[in-house]
Order: sequence, then C-alpha cells, then structure tokens
Amino acid sequence: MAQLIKNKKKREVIKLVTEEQVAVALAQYTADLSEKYIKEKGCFNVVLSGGTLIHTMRVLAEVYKNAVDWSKWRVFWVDERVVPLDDCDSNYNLANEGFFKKVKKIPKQNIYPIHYSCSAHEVACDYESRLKTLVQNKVLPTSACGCFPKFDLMLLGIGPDGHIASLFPNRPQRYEKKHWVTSILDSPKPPPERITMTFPLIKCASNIAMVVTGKELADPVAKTLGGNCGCAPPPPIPCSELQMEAEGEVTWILDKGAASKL
Ligand SMILES: O=C(O)[C@H](O)[C@@H](O)[C@H](O)[C@H](O)COP(=O)(O)O
Repeated sequence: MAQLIKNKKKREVIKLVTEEQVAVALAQYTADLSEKYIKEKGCFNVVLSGGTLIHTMRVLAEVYKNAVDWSKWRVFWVDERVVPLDDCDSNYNLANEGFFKKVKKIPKQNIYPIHYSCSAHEVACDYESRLKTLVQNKVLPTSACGCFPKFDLMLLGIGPDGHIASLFPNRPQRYEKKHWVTSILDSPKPPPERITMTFPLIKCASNIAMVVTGKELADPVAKTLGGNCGCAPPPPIPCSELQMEAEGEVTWILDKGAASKL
C-alpha cells in the first residue's frame, strides 16, 4: 500500500514473505519502469549495487528475458570494489555472471563498469569524469538543480549497520556533498577499497528500490520505516537519511525477515 509521508514524497512498502516473492516483485517493478521510461524517452538508465541484489534479479533475467527491451538499457554501478573486473569480489563480475550473461541483449557499450586501477581515488575520479561526459553529451539527464545526473532507477540493498552503496554510518564519505563519486579505503564491509556514488547523486534518482531480505536487516528497516527496534532514536543511519532526503519515489521490497520488526 502506498503511503504518503510527511514530506509529501511517495514511499511504498511492499511486505512479502519469501525471498522468491521479493524476486518476483522486483522483476515486475523493474520491467514496468523499464517500459515506462523507454516509452517516454527511448532509454532506461539503471544503477546496480552488489551483494544479494543480482541473485534477487534472477526472475527479471529469466522470466522477463523476452518482455524487456534490453537494447535500451544503460547500466551503471552505485558502488564497486576496487579489484579487477574478473575478480570474484567485483560487482561488475557478479552482474556479468548472474545477469548480463542470462539477458545477453544489453549492448556492451551501454554497460559502464569501472576502469580498474590500483588507486581507488583514481578509479573514483575516472568514474565521475565519465558520468560528467555523459551529462555534457546529454546522454544522462540532470536533477532539478542541474547539479547531478538523474538516473531512472537505483536498485539498492542495505547492510545490518544501515549502509547503502559504500556509504557507511561511521565513515566520512556519507557526508560528501560536492563529488558525484568518491572512494573509501577502509570499508567496514570487505573488501576495504571501494568507490561509491555519493548521497547527493543517489538521492536525486527518479526511483529507488530498497531490496531487502533477511531478518539480520530487520533493525535498519525498522529504524527507517518506523517499527519497534527497541532502541533510542539515533542519528539517521544512511538508509534512513536516504528515505528522508530522496527526491523521487522509494519502494521498499521486503521479505518476512526484513519486515519482522515493523
Ligand atoms: O558492494 C556492496 O557490498 C553493496 O553495494 C552493498 O552496499 C550491498 O548492497 C549491501 O551491503 C547489502 O548487501 P547484501 O544484499 O549482500 O545484504
């Protein structure tokens, strides 16, 4: 049921039971948005995260394989580990093996993995520079303020500490306001060296799906969506801050475990 929250932005919370049902709901949600944006502007600009998201996209890749115009997709990453693209820790490698090789029809030139180098700072600057070029060439639209690229859909997970992308509660990168992409060398979630889109960029996406499964995530979900997590009101964890600041629509797709403290 869609709920209007105090800042008049739409927040929808889809509470399901099993991870399989989350995968089915994610597939329908993504296919619907793909059709909408391709009809409106001839392309669909999607941003992926890592973790279990790619496994949860299996229904989209397998069941909707012939129902989506993949040739109009452009794929980016909200964060990436600074490892070679064929490394088992690479989010690109995870998506390539678990999604692109199944779908097959996303043009290679429309997939934007990092340009790997051993310097996380260099990789972040390069990724930001490539996004800026896409904005200058009007391949990517910008947000209302004109300061950041506006993606059609971001598919995000959250960590038990409430992190999103590689923006962690107790790391300064979460407060970066100028850069579009930044780097982190001491990620509390291994591997330590990553790049990540920053909050101002993430929050201006037209649509954000928070794809959350597992009871170990019930606390950050409850802190964000207002449930009983039995704790004092802390400063907002990153996923809560995103829900409060998002300019577009945020849809939470939860299994029973993740929703168990709501
Ligand atoms: O590169 C990463 O590690 C991810 O982008 C990260 O932000 C992930 O989305 C969350 O940690 C949730 O991970 P799970 O889906 O595995 O719980």
